[in-house]
Amino acid sequence: MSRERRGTEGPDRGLAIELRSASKSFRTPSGALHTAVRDLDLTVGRGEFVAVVGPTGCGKSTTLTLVSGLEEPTEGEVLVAGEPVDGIGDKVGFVFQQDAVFPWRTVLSNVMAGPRFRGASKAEARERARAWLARVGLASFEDRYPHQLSGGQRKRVALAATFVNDPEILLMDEPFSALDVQTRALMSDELLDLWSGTGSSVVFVTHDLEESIALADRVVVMTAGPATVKQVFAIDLPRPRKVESIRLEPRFIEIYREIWESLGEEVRITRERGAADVA
Ligand SMILES: Nc1ncnc2c1ncn2[C@@H]1O[C@H](COP(=O)(O)OP(=O)(O)OP(=O)(O)O)[C@@H](O)[C@H]1O
Repeated sequence: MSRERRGTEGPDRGLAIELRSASKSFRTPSGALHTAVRDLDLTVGRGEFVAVVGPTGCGKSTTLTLVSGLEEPTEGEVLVAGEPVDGIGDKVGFVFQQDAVFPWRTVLSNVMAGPRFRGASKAEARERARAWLARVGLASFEDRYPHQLSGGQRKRVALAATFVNDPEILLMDEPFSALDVQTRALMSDELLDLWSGTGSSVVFVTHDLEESIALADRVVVMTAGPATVKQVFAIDLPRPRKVESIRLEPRFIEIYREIWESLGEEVRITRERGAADVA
C-alpha cells in the first residue's frame, strides 16, 4: 500500500491524465458558490486502470467532467497526454450508468456511429463495428434495436461503441451500477478482457469498493465533499483477474479492510453532515 506522492513535478510524457491543484465551484440557484472539488492532485499513467471511490455527492463525477473537458476547473490545471484540456477531445471515451445508445438505430449502426463521425468510410466503420460486436458476443444481434436487448447486452453495445474508437482515455462513471449482481460481475470480467489489449488509461468511478479493487491498478479514496484525494492504494493482485474468484482471496480481503478503514471514515462524515442538515 502506498500513499501517492502529491508532487507537482514538470510534465511527464508517461502520464495520461494529470489534475494539478484542480478545484471546481458551481454557482447554485440561490447565487451561493458550491465547491465540488478542492485542490485535487491526481495522476493516471498510460495504460493504467484507476478506480475512484468516495462518499455519495463528494465530487467524483465532477472530477470526471474536468478530465473530459465538459467542465473547466475554476482553479488549477487539468492535462491529458501532457496538454491542457481544451473542450471535449476525441482521445476520450465515456461509459456512464445510463446507456448512451441511440434508441432509433440498430446495434450495428450504434457501434458504427463513432468511427463514421470521425471520418471513417461506411465500409471501414462497418468492419470495425462488426469486429467489436463479435468481441462482446453480440455478432448475431447487429440488426436488433436497443429496446430489444437486455440491460447487460445494451451495456455491451455501449462498451463496443466506446472501444471501437480506440480511446486513449476511458472515463467510466458507475457504468454497471444499474445491472443485477451476476451481470455486473460478468461485465467487469469483460471490461478487463477488452481493456487488456488496448493500452487505454481508465478512470472508473464507483460506489462499490469490491468492484474497484477487483478492477484497478490503484484505488483512489476521495474525502467527503468537496472532493480531494485522501489516500491512494496500489492493488498488488495479479492479472488476469476474474472478479468472482479474486474477491475470495485472502489478499483481496486484506486490501478491502485497509481501504474501507480510510473510506468508511469519509462515509461516516458525509452521513453525519446529512443528519445535521435534516436536524
Ligand atoms: N452543475 C452543478 N451545479 C451546481 N452544483 C453541482 C453541479 N454539479 C454537481 N454539483 C454539486 O457538486 C457536488 C458533487 O457532485 P458530484 O456529482 O460530482 O458527486 P459524486 O461524488 O459523483 O456523487 P454520487 O456518488 O452521488 O454520484 C454535489 O453536492 C452536487 O450537488
